Amino acid sequence: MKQIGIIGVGHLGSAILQGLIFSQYVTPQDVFISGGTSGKTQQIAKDLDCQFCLTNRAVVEQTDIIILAVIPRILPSVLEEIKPYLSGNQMIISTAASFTMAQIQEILTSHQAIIRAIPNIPSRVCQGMTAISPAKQVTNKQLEIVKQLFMAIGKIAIVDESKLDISSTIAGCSPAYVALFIEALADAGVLAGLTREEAYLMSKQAVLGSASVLLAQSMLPAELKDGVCSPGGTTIRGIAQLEKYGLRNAVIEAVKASAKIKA
Ligand SMILES: NC(=O)C1=CN([C@@H]2O[C@H](COP(=O)(O)OP(=O)(O)OC[C@H]3O[C@@H](n4cnc5c(N)ncnc54)[C@H](O)[C@@H]3O)[C@@H](O)[C@H]2O)C=CC1
Ligand SMILES: O=C(O)[C@@H]1CCC=N1
Repeated sequence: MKQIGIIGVGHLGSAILQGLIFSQYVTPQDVFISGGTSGKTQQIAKDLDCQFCLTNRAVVEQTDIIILAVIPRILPSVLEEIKPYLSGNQMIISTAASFTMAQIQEILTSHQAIIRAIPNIPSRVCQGMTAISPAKQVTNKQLEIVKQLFMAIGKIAIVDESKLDISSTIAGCSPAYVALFIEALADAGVLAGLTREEAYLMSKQAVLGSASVLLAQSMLPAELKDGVCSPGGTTIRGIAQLEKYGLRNAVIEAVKASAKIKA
């Protein structure tokens, strides 16, 4: 069993931590976490029975796989800080969006085993989606270990780094887009008289069920949409309004903005 370190236990770091423990991929005592000046990290370690480290150095000195889950602005200083304590066979996994492999390598210079992996928040309940892009120097054995780790908390896709920004938008940012949709759906239900509780149960379960049936039956979204739209029925009237108000284009523009696509 490998020792896993997580540096930065905020929204994403804590989701990865909980997912790894929930999936039983690791025993809590094999996970070492640090959180800068955040007072919450010690409490998280206590709640989940994993190892709290006062410093990032202490995480590096006790682990084989180090997951960096700090925001991109902080990442350079964290990389500089841990660099002197890294040994050659430790794996560094950066979850930072928009912080390139070249930028990481420029700081870590000779360190070889670097992987960029962009997971998402549903990793917390082992329903994550992680896009993974390894440095060229990463061995097949190391990549396999990283794949197994993220497969424990959801699905994975190995992509070229050139596709990582768009992958991190489609899977990493989209839970926020989906949450907005669920909230809007529930608002409409409340407007029509449902209680907030009823409206959230219905909208959350409908979104979960829709994605589940698409995945389980390899169904195209259009097939599901067509199947729901009874001839002359209620759904097609709603679809016409979604098209009128530009849902599809709004989503495309949102993705372009998140992924900084200029097209
Ligand atoms: N939030 C998300 O859904 C996703 C986030 N990411 C990436 O994950 C990274 C973290 O994002 P969030 O979790 O949203 O941010 P966050 O702000 O919730 O968490 C960052 C954590 O790092 C801690 N921290 C700050 N300075 C530190 C230091 N010097 N040493 C150790 N820990 C320190 C903070 O106390 C905080 O708990 C980012 O690079 C982001 O691009 C990637 C995919 C999805
Ligand atoms: O908002 C962000 O920058 C991060 C990266 C992907 C999801 N959240």
